Amino acid sequence: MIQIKQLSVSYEARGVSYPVLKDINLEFAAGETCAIIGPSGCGKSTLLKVMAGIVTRYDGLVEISGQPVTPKQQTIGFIPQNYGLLPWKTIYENIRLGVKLKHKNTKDSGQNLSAMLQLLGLSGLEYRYPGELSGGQQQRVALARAFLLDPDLLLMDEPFSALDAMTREEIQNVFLQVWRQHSVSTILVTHHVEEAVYLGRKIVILSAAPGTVSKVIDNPLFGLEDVRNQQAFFELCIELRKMIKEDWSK
Ligand SMILES: Nc1ncnc2c1ncn2[C@@H]1O[C@H](COP(=O)(O)OP(=O)(O)OP(=O)(O)O)[C@@H](O)[C@H]1O
Repeated sequence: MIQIKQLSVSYEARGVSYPVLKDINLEFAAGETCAIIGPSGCGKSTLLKVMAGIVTRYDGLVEISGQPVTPKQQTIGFIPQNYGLLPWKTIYENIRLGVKLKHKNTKDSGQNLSAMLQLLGLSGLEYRYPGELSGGQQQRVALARAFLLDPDLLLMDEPFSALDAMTREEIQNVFLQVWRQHSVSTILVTHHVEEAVYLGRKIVILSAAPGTVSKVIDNPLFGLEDVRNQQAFFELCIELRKMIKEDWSK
């Protein structure tokens, strides 16, 4: 269970403090996926950084399984917008990096790594460098690294935004396939309504800055077979767009 209670965050620039997130209350069950959608600058990335333990100055409470966020004690996977791959390391080294840093580098992790490479369609690319891969392949590497960690919580910041529409859909499917096998609690930030409806068991709409929770939607369509081609999917996307438009114009 991930719990956020009365979370408020302010940043300081040139001696002036300004609020970015205000009184956020959210709860996610373990093994659930949640998509967060909100206007630019409303604090979505900041929210992920608080949960990742990167932003530590805040008011309120953020807990994973009843424990305050402590990256040293919990395993938190974080995929930033640019995938966070090290250009001077091979794909193999990049994927292994997470478990290595976390000292989870057991004998098993070698086998798991091979299985993960296969699952994500990366076999044969192990000794290339990130600059020698397509955007979609780099995204797969970032997913492989995160899932290999077997994290308590996976955070993804607009993970698929740099991909063209067809590649994005394909990688979203890959994500769901791996997620089903590992059941990792996942929170992703997105600007795409369709992506939120496809990947979010829960969908959270944030207001304009300072970000507050406008709506939390339990998505009845999450995980349904071939849902992207169903009328109900289009209808929910339209409804969500309407809600977002109303919220963001307030
Ligand atoms: N380290 C920082 N110091 C000061 N201000 C910051 C810092 N990081 C972000 N901000 C500001 O905080 C606000 C929220 O930023 P954040 O990146 O969390 O928003 P976002 O909703 O993820 O935006 P986008 O959708 O455009 O990526 C913005 O006004 C941004 O300029």
